[in-house]
Amino acid sequence: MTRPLRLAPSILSADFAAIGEVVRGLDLAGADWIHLDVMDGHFVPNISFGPDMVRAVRRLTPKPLDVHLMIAPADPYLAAFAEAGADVITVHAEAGPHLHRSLQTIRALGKRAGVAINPATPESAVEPVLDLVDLVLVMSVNPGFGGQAFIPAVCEKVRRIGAMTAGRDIEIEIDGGITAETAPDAARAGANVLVAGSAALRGGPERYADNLQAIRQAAERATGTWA
Ligand SMILES: O=C(CO)[C@@H](O)[C@H](O)COP(=O)(O)O
Repeated sequence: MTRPLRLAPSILSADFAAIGEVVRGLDLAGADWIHLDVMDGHFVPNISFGPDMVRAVRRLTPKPLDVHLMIAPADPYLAAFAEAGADVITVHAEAGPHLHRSLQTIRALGKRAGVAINPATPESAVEPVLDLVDLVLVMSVNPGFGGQAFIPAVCEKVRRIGAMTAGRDIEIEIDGGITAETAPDAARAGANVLVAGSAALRGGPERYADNLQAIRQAAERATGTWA
């Protein structure tokens, strides 16, 4: 199944005092989705924001909101993120305690469900829940912070997930350290949703379109889809 290339810039490294300018700028610059990294200071060693930020961003763009929950447990908050306007809600396989139930709940809330795995987690962790997911998110850095270096070894895992999900309508997202230099390997491995934080926001709103275009073109050239 051919999956469209999607760029999902993360607002994690944005100036939150200027979130309107950032989100509208990313929208105009050609973002396919807006990626929101929710961190709890427990599952990951950093705290970012919660459903109120999702609600604020929802008012700023009609683009799909891709909400990545790095929180444990996630279940008590799924309804709040759905109500705030998330379109895709992704939970970590490592966050527990009941991954299957979390994914069922996201679908029951009428949202697209994603499962994420950390760099050290094997793809076998997602295999039992493939019937319940619309997206598998492969972390290419250890979660918690923007601006880290891409871990190339995860590309082999992306390839294996591509084989595991062949014929299914499941997007493969890669997140962490994505730049115009690393996007080619990620796309060649089979990731079709590229999350970029610092490389997308670098230089401010006047640079967003160039930043996104550089990542998109690098990925498209690598997969032979660039016209
Ligand atoms: O989930 C995370 C980090 O935990 C990511 O979404 C990063 O925030 C992406 O930022 P860059 O690595 O592209 O700077």
